[in-house]
Amino acid sequence: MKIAVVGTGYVGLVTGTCFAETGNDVTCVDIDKTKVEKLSSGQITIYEPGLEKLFLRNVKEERLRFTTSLYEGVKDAEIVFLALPTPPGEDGSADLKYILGVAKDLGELMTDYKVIVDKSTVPVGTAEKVYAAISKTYVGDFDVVSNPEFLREGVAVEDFMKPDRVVIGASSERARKVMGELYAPFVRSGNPIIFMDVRSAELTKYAANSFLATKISFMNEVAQLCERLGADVDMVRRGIGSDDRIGKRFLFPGIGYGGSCFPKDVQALVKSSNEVDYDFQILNAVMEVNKKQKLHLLPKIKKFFKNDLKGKRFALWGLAFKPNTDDIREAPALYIIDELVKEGARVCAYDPEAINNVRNLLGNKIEYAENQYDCLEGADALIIATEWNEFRTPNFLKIVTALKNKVIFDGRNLFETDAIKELGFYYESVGRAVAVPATGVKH
Ligand SMILES: NC(=O)c1ccc[n+]([C@@H]2O[C@H](COP(=O)([O-])OP(=O)(O)OC[C@H]3O[C@@H](n4cnc5c(N)ncnc54)[C@H](O)[C@@H]3O)[C@@H](O)[C@H]2O)c1
Ligand SMILES: O=c1ccn([C@@H]2O[C@H](COP(=O)(O)OP(=O)(O)O[C@H]3O[C@H](CO)[C@@H](O)[C@H](O)[C@H]3O)[C@@H](O)[C@H]2O)c(=O)[nH]1
Repeated sequence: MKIAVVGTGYVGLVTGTCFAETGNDVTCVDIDKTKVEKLSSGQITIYEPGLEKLFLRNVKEERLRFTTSLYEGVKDAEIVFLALPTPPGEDGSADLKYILGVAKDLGELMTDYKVIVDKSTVPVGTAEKVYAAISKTYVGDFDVVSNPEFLREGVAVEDFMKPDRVVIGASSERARKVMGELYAPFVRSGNPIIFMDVRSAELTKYAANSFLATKISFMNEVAQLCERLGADVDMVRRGIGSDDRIGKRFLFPGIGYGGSCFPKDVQALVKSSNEVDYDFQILNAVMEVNKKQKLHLLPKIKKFFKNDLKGKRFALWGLAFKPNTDDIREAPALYIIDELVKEGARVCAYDPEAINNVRNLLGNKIEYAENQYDCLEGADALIIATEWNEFRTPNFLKIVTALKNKVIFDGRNLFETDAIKELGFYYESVGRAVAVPATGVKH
């Protein structure tokens, strides 16, 4: 099939590449000239495990190309995916200006039947608005379909190639048939393509993200309770997660959910609810809990240093909002940095992939290290904000040698508390007992 993907960011590039991988002819469109030039010259623009290999193969096979011209991209396409940003507007609702702007342009360009697919996360009723925007200038036959994307960054290729399910909201048999054929290679193991009406598909995406965010905030509140009651959240997590009805996944407490999706999507669903006079009470609490949780380590750090962080030096491991990505949108690490710097502390950070993005955002507000051990040099404590695998079994001897104090504040519960205490560290994590070494701690 001939496919256009409009918007070549995290979702668009993965979508375009994976459809090319299954033999389709894909043109990705983006307004960012530099991005298109880079991609056209065979350079990948995001870090996503497994993507580069597929990207290079399909560019070489000429099944995947890039352009800044919407006309060039869509002129021969049977299916046009919109993978455009839907950032929060001033009031928290999803801003549809990118989607509706491109829809209007499509109306002016289209000359034959196409299936227009909302891949972006969009509020209920958006497909109808896209249909209306195109219809203003194009009078021929076309369909608008909702096909929300459920991929997670860091495992995006795997999620896209082997989805748990594909949701397709379509009102015409013709569009359902086209979409069913397109996705057939991705569901060969038997996972379902779930066809439904357009509005239900649009809501499914927000409901899925909001439910997952609720699970995380719930566990973060259980962690708060554990700290106060002397229980261990890892034990409680395993105790409840082994019940199939609850499930093991998305129960990890930490320093709050971040990223480009959960924060904005929970907020947008609350806003959509308000617009139809419904107060989605649980989600208001989910957002409130998450706001506090992002700074969960701060009072612990301040208390340890007797409320005086001026001139203190902190090593920070992890800047990306989660491991295996370079994405720093709504990353908890950024909130922690902001607070530490406000208090007069200095921060030296290391992340395997996200340093360039943070440097572009923060410049020399903080220092950056070449590797995880360099940033420990002379630091008063180590803070862990992202659970990259390489942080899980570090060389503790190097940590001890470089750090000024053997003190770790861990927002991702990477280490066993007893083991780390044995190594002589003072160690605070989330929802577990504070580990104080028998020898006490100097600072
Ligand atoms: N990132 C994820 O993990 C993820 C997963 C599922 C769904 N989503 C949803 O998918 C959508 C896209 O998210 P993303 O993370 O890929 O965003 P992104 O910001 O990484 O990419 C969007 C791209 O669209 C381009 N763009 C903007 N205006 C354009 C225009 N008029 N014409 C062509 N290109 C244009 C931008 O230059 C950018 O490259 C959002 O609605 C998001 O909520 C994201
Ligand atoms: O047990 C957990 C699981 C996740 N997180 C945090 O939750 C956030 C989101 O993680 P994850 O869902 O793995 O990453 P995303 O790439 O943001 O993916 C989510 O958002 C995407 C965009 O809508 C959806 O497509 C995915 O299905 C949905 O999982 C991150 O900050 C994680 O650290 C936790 O704190 N505890």
